[in-house]
Amino acid sequence: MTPTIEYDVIVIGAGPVGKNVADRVVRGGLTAAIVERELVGGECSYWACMPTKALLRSASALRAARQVPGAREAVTGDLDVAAVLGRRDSFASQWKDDGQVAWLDSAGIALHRGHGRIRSARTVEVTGADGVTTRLTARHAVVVATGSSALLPDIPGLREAAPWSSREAASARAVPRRLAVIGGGVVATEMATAFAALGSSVTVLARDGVLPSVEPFAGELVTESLREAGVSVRLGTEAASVNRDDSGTVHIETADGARVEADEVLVAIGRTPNTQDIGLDRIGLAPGAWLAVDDTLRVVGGGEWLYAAGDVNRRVLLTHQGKYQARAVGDVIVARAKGEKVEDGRWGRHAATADERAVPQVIFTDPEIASVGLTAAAAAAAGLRIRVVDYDLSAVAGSSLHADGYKGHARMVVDEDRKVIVGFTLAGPDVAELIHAATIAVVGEVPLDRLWHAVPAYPTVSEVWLRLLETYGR
Ligand SMILES: Cc1cc2nc3c(=O)[nH]c(=O)nc-3n(C[C@H](O)[C@H](O)[C@H](O)COP(=O)(O)OP(=O)(O)OC[C@H]3O[C@@H](n4cnc5c(N)ncnc54)[C@H](O)[C@@H]3O)c2cc1C
Ligand SMILES: NC(=O)c1ccc[n+]([C@@H]2O[C@H](COP(=O)([O-])OP(=O)(O)OC[C@H]3O[C@@H](n4cnc5c(N)ncnc54)[C@H](O)[C@@H]3O)[C@@H](O)[C@H]2O)c1
Repeated sequence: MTPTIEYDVIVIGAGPVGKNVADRVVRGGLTAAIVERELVGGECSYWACMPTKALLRSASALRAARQVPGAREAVTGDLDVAAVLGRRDSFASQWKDDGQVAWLDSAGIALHRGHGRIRSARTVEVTGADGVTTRLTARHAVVVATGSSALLPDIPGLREAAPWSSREAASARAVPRRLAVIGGGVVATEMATAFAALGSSVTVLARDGVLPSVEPFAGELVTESLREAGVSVRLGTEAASVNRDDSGTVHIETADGARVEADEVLVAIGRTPNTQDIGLDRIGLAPGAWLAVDDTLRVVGGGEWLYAAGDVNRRVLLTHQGKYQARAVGDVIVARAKGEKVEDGRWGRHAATADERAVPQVIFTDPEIASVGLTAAAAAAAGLRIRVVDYDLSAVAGSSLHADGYKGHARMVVDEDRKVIVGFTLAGPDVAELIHAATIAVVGEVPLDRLWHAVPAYPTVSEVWLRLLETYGR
């Protein structure tokens, strides 16, 4: 007979989102268990955000130094690849989760290692590496936070060619001489930027263009800079077949008949939810599907005890936004358990309202792309009456001081009916740290009239705010 352990809340998946859900419910006075089949910390800590940003950062620092006379002369060598990989290893905690396990412990969250599957309402079975099964029951809620995995397209020969996914790219032990990248999205452009800087000869097959989901000028600037860095960017091209020969060389034939040779091929065409084998069939939901949720993150058609947060619900596939959902879902579970008022109205404490139209993202390419809210195209498609205001970022005093030859662009999308900003995009060196001001303006729905009183300091890159307002007119 399998023993049963009872908790108030069971969370499946100890990625950034699951950990934050568990923390929130424990802080709210409930008990929580978290189930993890791999490493506590999830994709973000070991194979996504942290290691990829560590791979990119050294080259970015070097580029910055080379753009400023005086500092440029002090740069006497190239990137130290071994040191970059070593720093990446430390940011991935050497792929060990002791630190994060200790944190769970200090937060009072029980960890059950193994594969979690929902068995019936409020019941989760955990199968450990030794095959032993533990049964957990939840008094109040089960939260699915199992994340997502790389999607592999059905291209003849691709699977047999042992392609890299983002995992292998993020944790690479060596830099391939030639790297082919299938895809033109965020992973593809960040990894093309990183590996080109580390010395690979990179070819990008961007079927749908480069960064098609951000403002077009951003994709164009990234394409231009990748090409300047020696990357072959092939727009509108897709791989038709792939073959790895006995010597290890990968041969890709594209749909338009061209051939690409590489030592590794990275597939970066999006994600698939980790819901194939989590027992959804036992509760009448489709295995392998993204979990649709309401604004309090409760699974549609899943019973009042089932929630899903983070990548797995497909609302926004970003760590910070998943953690935002985690705070909302953790708090709403506590509120419902204690019979307290649920604040699920727009911008309420228990609703993940920002997911709709106020999501910030930084893409760590060269130049960096930092955005929040809607692009001009998305705002127009949503039926908003908009005005688009553009400004050349290099024309701001702070930019020219920041780096010689600073190249960049800024766009503000204004909802003309409400006179508030609904979208903001910056492309340029080191713009990552500038985006939060725009996020506050979008979330706060700050009227343009009031923004005139938010004076950017001189001489900073932030002066672009003033220039955009002047261009808009008072
Ligand atoms: C290459 C790359 C770079 C990225 N860079 C950034 C970035 O810079 N900034 C950013 O905001 N986002 C970034 N992202 C996105 C970010 O990684 C995800 O949005 C984030 O990891 C989602 O967190 P999560 O907790 O929902 O899922 P995950 O991090 O995927 O965690 C899910 C956890 O659940 C576990 N699990 C799954 N199924 C089970 C089961 N049945 N039983 C037990 N455990 C299970 C998994 O082992 C995993 O630990 C990047 C993604 C990629 C691929
Ligand atoms: N800095 C960051 O915030 C960061 C970094 C990396 C990843 N991420 C997140 O991780 C997620 C996954 O990233 P991703 O780059 O895999 O996905 P993505 O959705 O950003 O890009 C995938 C690209 O592949 C293209 N594509 C789709 N199917 C294809 C096919 N069969 N052949 C060729 N191209 C195809 C799409 O048009 C799209 O441009 C994203 O949602 C992203 O937000 C974030």
